[in-house]
Amino acid sequence: MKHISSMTRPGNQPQKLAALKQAWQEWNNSPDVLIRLARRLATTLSLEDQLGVLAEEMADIVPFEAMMYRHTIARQEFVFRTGMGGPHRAEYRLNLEGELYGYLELHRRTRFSEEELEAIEVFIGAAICPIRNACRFIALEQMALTDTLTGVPNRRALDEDLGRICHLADRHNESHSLILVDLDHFKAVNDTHGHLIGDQVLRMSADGLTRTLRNSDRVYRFGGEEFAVLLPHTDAPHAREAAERIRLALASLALDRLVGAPLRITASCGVATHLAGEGPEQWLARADEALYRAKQAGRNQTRVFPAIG
Ligand SMILES: Nc1nc2c(ncn2[C@@H]2O[C@H](COP(=O)(O)OP(=O)(O)OP(=O)(O)O)[C@@H](O)[C@H]2O)c(=O)[nH]1
Repeated sequence: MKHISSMTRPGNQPQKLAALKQAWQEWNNSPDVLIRLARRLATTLSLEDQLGVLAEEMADIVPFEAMMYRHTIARQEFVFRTGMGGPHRAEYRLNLEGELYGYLELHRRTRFSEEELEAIEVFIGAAICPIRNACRFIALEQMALTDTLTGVPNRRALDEDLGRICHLADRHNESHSLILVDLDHFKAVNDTHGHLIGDQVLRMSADGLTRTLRNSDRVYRFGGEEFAVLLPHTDAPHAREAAERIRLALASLALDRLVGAPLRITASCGVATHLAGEGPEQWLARADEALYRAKQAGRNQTRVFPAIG
């Protein structure tokens, strides 16, 4: 713990305590718009909530028809929009200490006056630090859910999504499918060509998987040389087709250039479609069982866990 005795200064403690209490009350009840804005922004790290607060407080002083914010955070597009646009626009690049924290636009039917433009800049100046913190928080969250080697979502992201999808599947009585994809004899790739080439193969496999699937499908690195694919609104026959496409895509990856010699990989796939009332662990276990059967049957093939029996 930090030693703070050097920070204690002599003085009238009761008066200081009373002043602090009063400052706290003033801070909490201040009619000053900037103090209120700072106080409200400090209560949340959600970028969406912060932009909502900024829009609300700003609209009170500089009315506008629409506010739009966009920023790419950890390779993902974040867009916030409130209201419908007008022909006049005030656009700002949100910069702090040389870093970009997004673009903010205000739209209105009538022109903004100079005073209004100055006021908008004051609001942005007051909000920029909390917005930076919220952007960093999103980036950190994103990092915690991303596999560093391949850049696809990791096992933690899969666990979160499986929980959500199980809930949705039961609520709306919909079909959702899961494929586990395991590269065959991957140890041999490492043993023959080295771990770094193995890493490259894993990266190219993740890219190949992602390119093969629809935008609504999601690829995860499940661990080691195993990937998982979540297919929303997909029944077992369509999931089997997707698994077969995945197998063909992986088998046709142009890996020769990595080693300057012929190099091909194959994969085994296990498919399971969510059953009513089933939790993430049971669903995963069934996909794993189907994968095990594909491996046992000789690899380079797909097995679907039967829905009945
Ligand atoms: N290069 C690299 N290799 C990894 C990584 N994670 C796991 N592996 C390797 O993946 C291999 C998995 O080996 P096994 O579990 O025996 O499986 P396999 O050789 O693919 O055989 P089957 O799955 O039975 O077809 C091991 O050699 C691990 O070292 C990684 O991040 N990078």
